[in-house]
Amino acid sequence: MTTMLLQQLRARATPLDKYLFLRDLQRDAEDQFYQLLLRHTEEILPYVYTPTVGEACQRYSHLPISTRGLYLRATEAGSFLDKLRAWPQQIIRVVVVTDGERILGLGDLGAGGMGISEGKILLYTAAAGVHPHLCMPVCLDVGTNNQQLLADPAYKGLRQKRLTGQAYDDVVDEFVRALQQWQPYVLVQFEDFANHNAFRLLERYREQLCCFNDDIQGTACITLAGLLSALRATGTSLLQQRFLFYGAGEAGTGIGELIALALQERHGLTREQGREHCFFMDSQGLVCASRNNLQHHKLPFAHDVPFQRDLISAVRHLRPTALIGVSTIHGAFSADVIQEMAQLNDRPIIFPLSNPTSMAECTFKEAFRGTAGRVLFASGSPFQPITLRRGVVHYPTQSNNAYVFPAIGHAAVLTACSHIPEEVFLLAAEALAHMTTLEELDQGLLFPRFTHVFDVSAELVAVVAQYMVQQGLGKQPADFESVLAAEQPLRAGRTAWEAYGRSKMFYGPDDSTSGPLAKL
Ligand SMILES: O=C([O-])CC(=O)C(=O)O
Ligand SMILES: [Mg+2]
Repeated sequence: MTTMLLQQLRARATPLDKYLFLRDLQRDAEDQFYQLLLRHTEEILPYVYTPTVGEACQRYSHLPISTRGLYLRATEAGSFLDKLRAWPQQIIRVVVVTDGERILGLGDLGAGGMGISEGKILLYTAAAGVHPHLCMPVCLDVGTNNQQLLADPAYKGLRQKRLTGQAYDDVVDEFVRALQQWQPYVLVQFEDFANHNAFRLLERYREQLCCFNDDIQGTACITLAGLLSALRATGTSLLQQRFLFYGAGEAGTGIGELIALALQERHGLTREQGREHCFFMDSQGLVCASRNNLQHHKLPFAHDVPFQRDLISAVRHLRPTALIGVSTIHGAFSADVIQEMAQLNDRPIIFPLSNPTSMAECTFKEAFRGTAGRVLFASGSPFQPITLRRGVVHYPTQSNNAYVFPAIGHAAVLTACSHIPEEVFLLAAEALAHMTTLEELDQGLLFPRFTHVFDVSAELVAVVAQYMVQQGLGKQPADFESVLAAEQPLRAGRTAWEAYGRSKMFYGPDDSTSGPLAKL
């Protein structure tokens, strides 16, 4: 059956056609959809997730689809609890929520942001085996500042400017309180909020709610994992690195903070000394002590170094070992920047992380050619491998938070943990970095292939769940042994589909579902 479906999928002309085909399948034959997704994750993911999901969000109101998630609209404030209670499933363990203001690198897509919640939530099942009926995509519709959408007669969201200030905070707060009242235990993943809200909301809720921000913490985790993996290839330590970030938003400073934590916890530096290994450029130039009016989240990284206006002078002056792109500026890593990195380093680390593909700071080919194949490369969106004349294949690494957030979320759910401390992201990054085989590193891969994500997740779930229990943050699940048993050597030969069936035993009787998926 899956072979036939795969053929039908491949016959669809464009990525968006494939996206629509898969959505229809999910609606009409849910179990077949998940079977396909779990058996062919690597092939299917780019159509249900990044990069195609970006286009889907942009055109959301024009697509022939009905939403799979729950909209909570600012005009319905006061009735969020009723709306949640009316949801068809009454046990929910994972919520992905966005307000649509910064969808990937595409900006404010208003109510179209629902597409990102719907896409991300699939990963909990595809990558970590959480039952789909326990997962809920949510979009807070607080208006949009996107003029094109406001002027579009087909736009399905609220036709008003975005709420700001207290009115905005009240909507988010009502959502969080209503959710907590409705569900005794739930994990909340904040996704694609704009910088000005993302940091604030994380600060407000991180200790009172089991939650994380995927763009700050998930991206930091996967990037640190990629860096630690790259250091296995260079044979150098974190202490010897200088990181230059192009872009100083939530992804960039999130990564910087996690690197600083790693240097503190593992190398004995203070947090401040750790941050001194990280330099940031924003739209005005190098973030440094002489700059005025820096945003709050950039201040810890405003070091006492001379200001540099552009990237190439910053590279020449700071001599980074790693260049990390989080700017959503296509082509920002120009040929001269890449060449400079190649001159400075035997194995330059170049990570153009911006999503979707059209926003990447450089392509894999550009980085590979510009460094004569010496680059250690990872990007947020997928690129094609390069085959050299001798038939040797070099693979680009996709450093997408999808490797880690489903497992961390799953561990949080399993242990019903009270909140998710920063150390969890460090632990998960270290564990993932060590799962890459030497053979994979040789081929350019900094992580195991995405085909193995289910095995990767099983190990990460075990590592994180164990930590939660040891720290007294969560309770030991009744069948904890089976969770730990999942921490087996990689590639034990079981398919993700079999593992998915197995993973259902992670849940107690309360969470067993009926309907077509129960038999899986
Ligand atoms: O969705 C992705 O592929 C990664 C991500 O969180 C973002 O770019 O905002
Ligand atoms: Mg995101």
